[in-house]
Amino acid sequence: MSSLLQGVNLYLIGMMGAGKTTVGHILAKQLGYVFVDTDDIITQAAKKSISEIFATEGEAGFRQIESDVLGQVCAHTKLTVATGGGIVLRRENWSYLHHGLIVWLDVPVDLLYARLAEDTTRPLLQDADPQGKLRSLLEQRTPLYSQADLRIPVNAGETPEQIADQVMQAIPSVLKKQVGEQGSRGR
Ligand SMILES: Nc1ncnc2c1ncn2[C@@H]1O[C@H](COP(=O)(O)OP(=O)(O)O)[C@@H](O)[C@H]1O
Ligand SMILES: O=C(O)C1=C[C@@H](OP(=O)(O)O)[C@@H](O)[C@H](O)C1
Ligand SMILES: [Mg+2]
Repeated sequence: MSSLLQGVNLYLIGMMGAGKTTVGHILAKQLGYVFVDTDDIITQAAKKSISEIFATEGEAGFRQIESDVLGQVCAHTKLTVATGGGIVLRRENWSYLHHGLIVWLDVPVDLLYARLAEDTTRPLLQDADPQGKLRSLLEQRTPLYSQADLRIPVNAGETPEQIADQVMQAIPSVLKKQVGEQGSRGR
């Protein structure tokens, strides 16, 4: 399976709690790729948690570091990259993401909320109405997430392994589509 993507990076996008980090680890193993998480690279480089970066530099400061990290990451090959949920917000990030195959884990708000209700590590959810916040973020971001090469709808009860299997099974269809598009552009 390691030749499936021929070294092209796999980028996982989607909302907080979608399972990008969890499913990304499994996909990396299956693809024979190295796993990286942009949030982890950011916290290691800054020596601060995501919440501390938001508190000291604001969301704009965090987004700048996130773009810098993504720019560095995309220079490498054979990576499975779990991104932060807001990576889709900056136009420049798309030029980096499009170096690879982009997979959107599309998870309904009630499921995201069930997973993150007790979580204190996502500063954007430290809100009086976290469920409403998730809903409005998803609404704003859906047109952006929709630009992924592949959308994987996730339902309650599906395990990370099952979701990873769905991604692996769907990859050949999108690779075929890209080859077809190149063919039609050449005509
Ligand atoms: N398929 C799944 N079923 C149940 N819980 C999950 C699943 N995928 C992820 N989780 C849990 O949801 C939370 C958020 O997952 P995470 O991988 O950190 O998401 P993301 O990186 O997209 O924010 C974690 O507690 C994780 O264990
Ligand atoms: O959706 C967002 O804007 C964010 C998602 C988080 O990552 P996860 O998607 O891995 O939770 C993290 O980057 C930060 O808290 C902002
Ligand atoms: Mg994550």
